[in-house]
This record gives sequence, structure tokens and C-alpha cells, in this order.
Amino acid sequence: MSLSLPVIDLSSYFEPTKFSDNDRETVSKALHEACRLFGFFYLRLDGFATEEEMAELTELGREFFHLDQAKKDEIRLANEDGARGYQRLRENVTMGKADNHEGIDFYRPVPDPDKSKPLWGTNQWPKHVPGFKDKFEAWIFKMQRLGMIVMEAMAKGLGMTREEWLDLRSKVDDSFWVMRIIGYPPLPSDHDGFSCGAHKDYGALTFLYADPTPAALQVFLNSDSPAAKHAIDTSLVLPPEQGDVDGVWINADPLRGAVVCNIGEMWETWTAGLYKSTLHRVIHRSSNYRVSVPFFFEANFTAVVQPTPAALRIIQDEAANGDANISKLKDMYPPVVYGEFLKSKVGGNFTDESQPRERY
Ligand SMILES: O=C(O)CCC(=O)C(=O)O
Ligand SMILES: [Fe+2]
Repeated sequence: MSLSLPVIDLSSYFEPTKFSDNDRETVSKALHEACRLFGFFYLRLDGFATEEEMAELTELGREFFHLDQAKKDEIRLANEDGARGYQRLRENVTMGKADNHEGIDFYRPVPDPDKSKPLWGTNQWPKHVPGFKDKFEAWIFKMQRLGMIVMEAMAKGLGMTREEWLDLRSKVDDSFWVMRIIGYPPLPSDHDGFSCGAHKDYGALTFLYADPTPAALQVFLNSDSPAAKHAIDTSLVLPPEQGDVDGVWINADPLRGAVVCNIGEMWETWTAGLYKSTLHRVIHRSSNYRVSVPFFFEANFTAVVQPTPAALRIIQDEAANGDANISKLKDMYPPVVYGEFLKSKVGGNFTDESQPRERY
């Protein structure tokens, strides 16, 4: 396995009494660099979650996907709000092409659910896999805590004042999270598309645990980035696929005891583009059935997301001639209400007739 993305060790945040402020500062700086250069990195979870508990999740997912189609269809998306539930193989679409995966989505439960409203239905838990709901609910709880910890560590990395951090925290303290469980059969060589087509994640932070299958998740590095140069120098670059332009793809293989973390479009907005939400995709051509369990830690449904003063200060300080054209940047990243943004995106992901639009 070739490791190319930064590895961030969060122990000093998980066990604060054992470490100093200086230790946390060092980690936050590393996180800041990882977000600027890659938008993708590994988070070690030692002392926070065990490899066994993570592996159990992909095994529960595998058990579900191996059920008869009729049993899986009992919790189809169409029963609910079109977003919560099971989607069949190739029902998800990215850039006009069917993705070669099946999946189940759970969202943060909402008050007064009404399945006729987008995203406002009830989660559908599988009945035929013992332990599924309990284990995933425990994981969701843990991932929400992880989200808050990483947000705080990132706030420090950006040099936020306490007031600025409290303001940012108020945008994510009731995260409209998504838990997705994905099953990938091998990608047939004649399939027009990918296991999961290239996309950016919508929200704040994605924490991905995947089974040990190597060479499946790929991350895009723009050709003018230092990270791409490093990848080329160290021969990490993957052979080109159809449609690749202006950059290179590298593998983000699983690392034991860690999750892969990437930043979504809300972080790009909070930092006015200082942190890039990075394109990624899955091409799973080996013969096994791959399972991954991304958790999406998102902003609150009603949060207004816009560039933060801390990020604008950095951009201003680094501007070559002292003029960063902050008002132009603010125009480029106008305020968005996260829930509205999400509705405009999610409506389009499925080939199902009730959801004819797509992601891009
Ligand atoms: O399965 C994976 O490795 C990645 C899935 C992904 O990128 C997504 O669901 O947004
Ligand atoms: Fe993704």
C-alpha cells in the first residue's frame, strides 16, 4: 500500500489532560496544511474507536447487501422522502452516469416527519440484520462527537478567536448528518461510468471507514498543486481513465485504525476557497464485494454558511500586493442556508423516476 495523504493524530484532542496546548497547536497546524494542500487526509482514531468496532460496521453492511433483493427493497427510498432508505444497484447517478453501487442512507431524525417533504421523512432500519440499528446508532453518536472535535481543531488551525469558534460551533452543533452504507460489486469492464463517479461532498466533513480493499477510492490533485508534483515525483499517479483532465488521481487506500477525512463544500465556503473540497471517485475493479461506511458531518439545517473572518484574515495577510479583493471573494462565496443547498443537491442523485434530476 502506498500512503500519500497526510496522517493526522488527534490523541491530544481525544485525551486533553495527557497533552499540552502546544501539542494541540501542532496538530491543528498540520490539519490546516492538510486542508490547504489536499482537502483529504487520514485521521487516526486511537483511543477513540477501535478497528474491531469499525470492521463490524462494514460486516453488518455486507450482511444487508447479501440479502435477497425483495428483503432489501422493503426499505426502498420510494417508501419514504426519496432520500432515506435503500437504493438499488445503479440507481445513484453522477454526471449522467449510473454508479455501480447500492446503498442505504440515514439522515438526522427530524421533528414532525412528513415524507411528502424533501429530506423530512423517517429513517428506515433493516429488520433482517440483527444488531444493525444499535451498532450504527452508536457509531453515528461517536461520529457526531468526532465532528465537533475536528471542527474545534480546525478552528484553532485557522487562528480563530474564542468568539469566532463559538460562532462556527453554533452552525454545526445540531449537525444535519448523513450516515451512508455503500456496497460495491466489482465494476464490469463494459460499464459506462464508475463505481462512484467523481464528485465533491456537499457538507462540512466526511469520515469514511471502508473495508480493507485497496485501489478503490481515488483522490484528484490539480496539476498545479504541490501535492500533484509530489505524487508524480513518487510515482503514485494512477493510469488515466476516460475524461481525466488537468490533474492526476491517486489512491486513498484504507489505513488500519484510521478514517479517511475529506472536507466538503461548506468548508470551502467558510474559508473562501483557502481549503478546497477535493474531487474523488471510486473505481473498484477487484473481484470482491467492497463495503464502505461514510459519515457526513454537516452544518445545521438552518445554518447560514459564509466566509469566516479568520479565513479572510489569512487570505488578506498572504495577498501579494496587500490587496486580496475580499469583496470579490465574498461575491464568489455568497451566504447559503445549508438545508436549502442540500435539497438542491440531493434531489438529483437517483435514477428512480421520482427523483429524475442528478448531482451535477
Ligand atoms: O466508498 C467510498 O470510498 C467513497 C464514497 C463517497 O465518496 C461518497 O459516498 O460520497
Ligand atoms: Fe464522496
